Amino acid sequence: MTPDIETKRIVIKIGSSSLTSINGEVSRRKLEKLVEEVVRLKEGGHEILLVSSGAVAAGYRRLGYLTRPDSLPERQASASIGQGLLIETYCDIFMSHGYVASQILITRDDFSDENRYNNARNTINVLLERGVVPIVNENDTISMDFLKFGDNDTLSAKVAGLVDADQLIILSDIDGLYDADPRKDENAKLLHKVDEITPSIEAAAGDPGSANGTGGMKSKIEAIKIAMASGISSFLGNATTKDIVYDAVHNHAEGSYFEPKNNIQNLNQKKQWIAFNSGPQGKVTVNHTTREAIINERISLNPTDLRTITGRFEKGAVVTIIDVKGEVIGLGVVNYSSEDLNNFISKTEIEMKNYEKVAIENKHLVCHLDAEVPVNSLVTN
Ligand SMILES: Nc1ncnc2c1ncn2[C@@H]1O[C@H](COP(=O)(O)OP(=O)(O)O)[C@@H](O)[C@H]1O
Ligand SMILES: N[C@@H](CCC(=O)OP(=O)(O)O)C(=O)O
Repeated sequence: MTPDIETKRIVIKIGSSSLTSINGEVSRRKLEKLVEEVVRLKEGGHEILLVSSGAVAAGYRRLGYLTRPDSLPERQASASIGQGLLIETYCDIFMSHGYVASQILITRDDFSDENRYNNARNTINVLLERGVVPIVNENDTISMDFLKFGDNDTLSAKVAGLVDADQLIILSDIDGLYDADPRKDENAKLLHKVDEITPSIEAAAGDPGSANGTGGMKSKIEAIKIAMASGISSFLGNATTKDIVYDAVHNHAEGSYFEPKNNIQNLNQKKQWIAFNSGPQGKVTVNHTTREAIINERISLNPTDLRTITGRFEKGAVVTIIDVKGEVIGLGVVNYSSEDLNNFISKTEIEMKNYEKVAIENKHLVCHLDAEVPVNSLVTN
């Protein structure tokens, strides 16, 4: 079936409080509402991928806790119970509508390894093309605290980039983004359309609203920054509003729309991986003149452009390119290891010139600016 509008592939992220009851159980009623909305879009020809939170919130009660536990092992044990319950309920409801759903559990490591990243995309593409609804969550039970995405908002934006989605819809327990935290400021106003995440928007975004939420508005804004920099439109709205998903796709929902700027080109898959997932392994510093040339003339870095090298990395690693003031210019894949580059910058000027001549003749420059993401949108691990 041909999609009824241009927005074909959609990633929908839904938070814990919108799927579970306050006392820690899967709410079948809430899942039914979401699935009915997804089915309506599927019948219109859209491909839908869900990023669903709720594993911890759905599991802690059965472990014997009255509230969401604080320690990592207790939360991981809760997720181990809750994830199964969630997927069982999703699959059952989707099946009653004639659709197959599948489970995908991802760790941050899977995204920082380029082969695993590409492998995840190929698998998800097969599922989407064959009409399945993949349901993604972080693999909470085995993710180490310091290596976690931590919140599914960021995960959903990265997944939207991974599958080249047309739209990211984030459903929460609030009508959208307000210009101040609505719990603290009763005059806070809903922002219907946002073209740029300014510092004042970042300052307005506060912490979670319920005991079951994790990232709050802060992590939603971080996620939307990634989506915008990847050229993906986003929408933020209330999961309980009638027809919210259908209306969000058709541009007339009550909530906040975030449109990437026209001058932001869709980053290709390789650049998205470099910008948002690679986790740079070191830094190279360049002087002010080189900074200007990198940004304005898109020059590649010559060995003599380098001032300092930080970190240990091998040839082929992703590094952050910064200027002498420490400001990030972008990211690039290096043609030399940190050891080679450190050896090089310790040479005399004449030795350097000779070395550089050979490097240029062999087209073996230090690196290009591979992730041409506007500096204020650049999110590194
Ligand atoms: N500027 C803001 N606009 C809207 N909501 C905000 C803002 N700042 C903080 N919040 C809070 O963020 C909460 C949503 O985040 P969270 O509790 O993590 O939900 P979820 O479980 O859906 O991810 C809202 O309930 C609201 O109280
Ligand atoms: N992966 C965790 C969810 C983490 C998370 O981001 O939660 P939420 O803020 O409710 O979207 C879980 O399934 O419990």
